[in-house]
Amino acid sequence: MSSSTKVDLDGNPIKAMTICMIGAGGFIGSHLCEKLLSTTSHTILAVDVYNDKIKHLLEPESLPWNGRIQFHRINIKHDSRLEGLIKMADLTINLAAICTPADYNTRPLDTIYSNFIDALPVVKYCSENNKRLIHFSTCEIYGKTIGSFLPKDHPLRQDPEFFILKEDVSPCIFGPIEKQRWSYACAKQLIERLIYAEGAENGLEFTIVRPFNWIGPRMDFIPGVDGPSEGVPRVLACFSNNLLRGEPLKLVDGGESQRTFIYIKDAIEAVMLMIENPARANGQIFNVGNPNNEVTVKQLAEMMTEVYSKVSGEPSLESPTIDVSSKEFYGEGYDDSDKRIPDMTIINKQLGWNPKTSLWDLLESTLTYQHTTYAEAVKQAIAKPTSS
Ligand SMILES: NC(=O)c1ccc[n+]([C@@H]2O[C@H](COP(=O)([O-])OP(=O)(O)OC[C@H]3O[C@@H](n4cnc5c(N)ncnc54)[C@H](O)[C@@H]3O)[C@@H](O)[C@H]2O)c1
Ligand SMILES: O=c1ccn([C@@H]2O[C@H](COP(=O)(O)OP(=O)(O)O[C@H]3OC[C@](O)(CO)[C@H]3O)[C@@H](O)[C@H]2O)c(=O)[nH]1
Repeated sequence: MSSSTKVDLDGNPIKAMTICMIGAGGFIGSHLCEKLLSTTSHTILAVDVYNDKIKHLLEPESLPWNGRIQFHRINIKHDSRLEGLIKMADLTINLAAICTPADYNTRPLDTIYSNFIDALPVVKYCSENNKRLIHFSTCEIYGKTIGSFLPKDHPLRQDPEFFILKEDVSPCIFGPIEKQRWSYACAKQLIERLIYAEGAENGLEFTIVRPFNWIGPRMDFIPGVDGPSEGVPRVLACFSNNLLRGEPLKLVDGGESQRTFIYIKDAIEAVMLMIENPARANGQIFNVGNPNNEVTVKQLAEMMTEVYSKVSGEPSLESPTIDVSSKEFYGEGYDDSDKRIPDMTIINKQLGWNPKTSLWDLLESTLTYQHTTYAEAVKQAIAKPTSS
C-alpha cells in the first residue's frame, strides 16, 4: 500500500467508487459534490432537474476533476434512465425532496409524492440490484417532543429524557391530519420504515441520515432574486432576505420554537465518513446535528441581525424583528416542532464524528457569503419599478 492511499476508520484502503447522487443540484448536494471532487477520487453521476448550484463544478472542462462528474437532467418522477444509473453506481445517495415547510401545508400532495412515492423506485432499484443506499430523511421525523405536552412550568420539561431525540428510542409525534404540516414528516417516516424493512427482509444495505437544520451558503433562494418573489424559503434564507432588504425579520408565533443549527461543512464531514465506512454505516440511522448550537428562533434573528451588521457594515434597524402569526405567514394547517436536540451517541460510537463550528462562526461565514452574493442584486431589485 503506498503511503498516500486513503484508509477508512478501520485502516482498510478506500477504493474509488461511482456514486449516483439524486438531488445533487440542491443545497446539500452541491456541498457534497464539492467535497467529493476536491478530496477523493470517487466519480459522481449527478441527477437533478436543476444544476445552477453545481455549475461551478461542471464547467469549464479544465477543472482538475474533469471526467469525475456527469450531470444528468432527470426528473425521477418519470424517467426510465434512473435504473441504469443506479446499476452503474456502487452507491446511491438520495437527496431529492420537497423540503421547505411553506410547501407542506399548501402543497401536501406534492410533498407526499415527492418524499414517499418518488423515492420508492430508488429504494426498489437499489434493493433489486444489491446496491448500497444512503437516504436523506429528516429530524422532523421526531415531530414534537414528549415534554411539549407537559404544562409550561412542569419540572420534567427540564429532564433530557423528555426532549433529547434518540434514533432508537424516541417516538415520532405528529399533530392531527388537518395539520398538514406533518405531511412531510409522515411521508419521510414511511419511506424510512420501508427502507428499514427492505434491509430486514431483503438484505438492502442502507444508511438513513436525519439532518438537524444544516445551514450555510447556497441554501434555498432569495425571493425576487434567484427564486419567486412570493416564495417562502427556510428560515436562514427568509431572515437573510429581510436583512438584505433592510426589513424587520418576521418571527412566526413569536419565534419561541427552538432549533439546533449545524454548519453545512461540519455535516458534510459526517456524510463523507458514512460513504467511506460502509461496514460502520450500513443498517444505521444517524442524527446529524450540533446539540451545542441551540437557540430559539427569536435568538437566531437577534444573532443574525448582529452578525449581518458586522459583515455588511450597515447599522441594524431600531426594531429588528416583527411578530407574525403562523396562519398569516404559512397559511391554514401549519404546526411546528417545539425543540430539536439530537442525541449524538450512535454517530459518535460508529463514526467518531462530532460537529465543530459555533453558531456565531457559521453565521459569520454564511452571512458574508449572502452579502457578497446578493447585496447588489437586491438593491437593483428594490430599485426596479414593479409592474402593476
Ligand atoms: N437542509 C437541511 O437542513 C435538511 C434537514 C432535514 C432534511 N433534509 C433532507 O435532505 C435532503 C436535501 O435537502 P436540501 O436542503 O439540499 O434541499 P434542496 O431543496 O436544496 O435539494 C433537493 C434537490 O432535489 C431536487 N429534486 C427534487 N425533486 C426531484 C425530482 N423529482 N427529480 C430530480 N431532482 C429532484 C431539487 O431540484 C433539489 O435540487 C432532502 O431530502 C431533505 O428532506 C435537509
Ligand atoms: O421568516 C421566518 C421563517 C421561519 N420561521 C420559523 O423558524 C423555524 C425554522 O424554520 P425552517 O428552517 O424554515 O424550517 P423547520 O426547521 O421548521 O423545518 C425544516 O427542518 C428540517 C427540514 O426537514 C428540512 O430543512 C425542514 O422541514 C420555524 O419555527 C419557523 O416557524 C420564522 O419565525 N420566520
